[in-house]
Amino acid sequence: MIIDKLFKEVEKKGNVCVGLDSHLEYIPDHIKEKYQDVDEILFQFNKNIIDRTMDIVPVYKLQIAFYEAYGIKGLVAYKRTIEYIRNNGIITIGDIKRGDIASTAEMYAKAHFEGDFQVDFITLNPYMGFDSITPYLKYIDKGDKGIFVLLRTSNPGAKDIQYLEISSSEDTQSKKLYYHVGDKLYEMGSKYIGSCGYSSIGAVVGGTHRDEAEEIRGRYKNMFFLIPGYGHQGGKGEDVALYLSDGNGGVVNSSRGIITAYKSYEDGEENYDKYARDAVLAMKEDIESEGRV
Ligand SMILES: O=C(O)c1cc(=O)[nH]c(=O)n1[C@@H]1O[C@H](COP(=O)(O)O)[C@@H](O)[C@H]1O
Repeated sequence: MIIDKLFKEVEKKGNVCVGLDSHLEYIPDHIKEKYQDVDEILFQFNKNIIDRTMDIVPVYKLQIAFYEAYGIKGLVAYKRTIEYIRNNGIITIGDIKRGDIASTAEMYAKAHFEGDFQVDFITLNPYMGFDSITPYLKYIDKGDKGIFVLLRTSNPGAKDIQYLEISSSEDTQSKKLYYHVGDKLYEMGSKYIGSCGYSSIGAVVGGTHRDEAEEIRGRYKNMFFLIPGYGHQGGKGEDVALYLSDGNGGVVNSSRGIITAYKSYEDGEENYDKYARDAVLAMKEDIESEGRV
């Protein structure tokens, strides 16, 4: 199962998920001068970072908006980057955050689990209802695909909806909306638990809010977490480590914190890939220094 592969990669390489959110503004001038086409610029920027970090990175996440924003050529860069990562035997997350009625979701599943944009995991937004998730299950069933579903996100607006206290006919007491979502996903995920003890249905929990971290980790023992919010959004090693279990059970994403790390150095532009590697190593150390919680 794909979750077993992710678990083993984390065991070998640590928890850092590099976010290739490659905005043209983040790309050094020498690359933009060397290549004419935006697909080549984005791909070469990504490739150099991947080549420099793949021995210490278990998974890369591409937020598709950063590629869609550049039209067809942007999507060519998306496709080439995910193919390059997968051809190197490394896991990819397509951060697409989809959520729609079942017939449309079937096409999203086909678009991102097959063909040009095929990745190993995708992110989904469950707030349209659980029938928007079921069309992906047939791919998870086959074993080589997984999903990360938004549970409690990293942005300040997470509180607007996800934290609302709700009561449903199934509950005796009220609970936060994100726990209602989490409980349903946990139940759905129990069919897809790998030999590592985690399910291929994982959840996204923002590393920026730590108050509920222990409760979330304890409540969903078999759930693997994608934890964004480290670095630029303020999340620290001590926050995100609370979502891990014995050093595994989650990957921590940083995008700008890694791919724009070079901007703090005078010789950064020429050595942006080296500074990306240094940022991964520093992040790994920051998380691991919290001990195996
Ligand atoms: O699903 C996500 O990856 C995600 C969920 C969330 O709650 N917060 C969040 O920031 N993200 C994504 O994680 C990345 C964070 O980027 P940086 O803030 O630059 O590290 C972006 O690609 C976001 O779209």
